[in-house]
Amino acid sequence: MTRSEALFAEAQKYIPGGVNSPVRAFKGVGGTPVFFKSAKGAYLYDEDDRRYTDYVGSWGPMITGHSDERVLAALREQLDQGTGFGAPTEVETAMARKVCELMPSIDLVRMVNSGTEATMSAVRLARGFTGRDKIVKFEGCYHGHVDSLLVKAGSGALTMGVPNSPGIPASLAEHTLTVRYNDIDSVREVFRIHGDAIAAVIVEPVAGNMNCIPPLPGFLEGLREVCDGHGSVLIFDEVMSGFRVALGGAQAHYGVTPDLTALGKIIGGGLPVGAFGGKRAIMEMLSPLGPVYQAGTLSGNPLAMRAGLTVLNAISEPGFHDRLGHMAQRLMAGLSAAAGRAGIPLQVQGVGGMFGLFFTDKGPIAHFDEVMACDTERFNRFFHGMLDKGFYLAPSAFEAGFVSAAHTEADIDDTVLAAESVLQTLG
Ligand SMILES: Cc1ncc(COP(=O)(O)O)c(C=O)c1O
Ligand SMILES: NCC(=O)CCC(=O)O
Repeated sequence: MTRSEALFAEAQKYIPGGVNSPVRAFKGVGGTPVFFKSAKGAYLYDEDDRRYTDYVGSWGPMITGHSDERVLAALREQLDQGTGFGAPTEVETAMARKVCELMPSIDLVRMVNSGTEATMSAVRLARGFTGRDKIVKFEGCYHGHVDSLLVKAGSGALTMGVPNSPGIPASLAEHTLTVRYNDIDSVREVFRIHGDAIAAVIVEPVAGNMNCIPPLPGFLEGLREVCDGHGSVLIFDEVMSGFRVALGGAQAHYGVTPDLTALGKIIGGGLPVGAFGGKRAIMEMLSPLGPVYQAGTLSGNPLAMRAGLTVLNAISEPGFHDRLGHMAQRLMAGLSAAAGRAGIPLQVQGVGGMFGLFFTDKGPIAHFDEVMACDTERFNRFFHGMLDKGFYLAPSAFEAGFVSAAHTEADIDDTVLAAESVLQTLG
């Protein structure tokens, strides 16, 4: 028995499924989750002292690599000053200013503790601002475990086979209208019927919770136009894409401006943080300025702000995202060529530091139904083959992968080499 197996057995005695978040449980791919004890740069080290090259990055935050010395130094400094006061601190303003600078669509920003809180609060605010109840989301997009948004959801909800979770009143779910990603006609149709009742459209501008699907040309622009035409709030959920596909997020990369943006992951530098922000007129509806209530005991926690701000400063260095994109491109091109040599149909696609692997002979994947038609059984065998060789991918065919600034060309080339030998066994 490995230490991970022993630890997992013990964990299951006290924690539902042995994990504090379902995507960690290896339910989709089978087998025992790996328990980690440390990480540095591009590498994870498990409880059995095995090293893995990591393409999960704690599900996105670790864009500068694990245990970044700059982040650790900032945390140590803050530790000596106190771990939180439940009162304003200067670093919160520094963080807010930085976010507003990086994303010009954000006039005002409020910090929260997770991506879930960010999208939940953004939806509430949009409803309060418009006085409308209905929201539009896309099948296969995941916005955290918010009641209104766990309808046809992606990520773990999809992996576990529960995209519509029990526990959500039908009277609430009926206000969530679900349409097809990258299909602007389906959006226009739902607006034709319900337009005057729709508070907001929430979208992952690059979908990363049904594998990785970039927006088709015109899709995000179309959402902007439809929302403008009906007085609805356009919410970009950039919890994953923010600061990753470009410094200014997908909104900068594609040049489409949302009304509200939800942020998470990278903004916390590995600590639990989320944020939402946007147009002044909407954000001024928020308590204590306005009537829409939202709060948090630990929101803006100084440890989390220090870590997050350190990472935002690090990724603001010139050339950071060019290098990140170059590494992701090298990986994607390498995997694609390796699959070709091994005779395994594989579609590899991505944006910036974010990528997806689809076991299919179809061309670029743009829609949820095309994702569902891919060979997940082959993905699972690929996943385990890579894990055995010391490469850690997300344990589900429905998750995007991430590279970090700590990955070197040698790391990427080793990954491609390993992948080729695994792919050769998948015929
Ligand atoms: C696009 C997106 N939105 C929201 C969330 C929820 O964030 P959290 O897990 O921090 O609640 C996630 C990931 O979990 C995500 O990928
Ligand atoms: N892409 C999916 C996530 O990032 C979710 C992580 C989690 O729920 O633990």
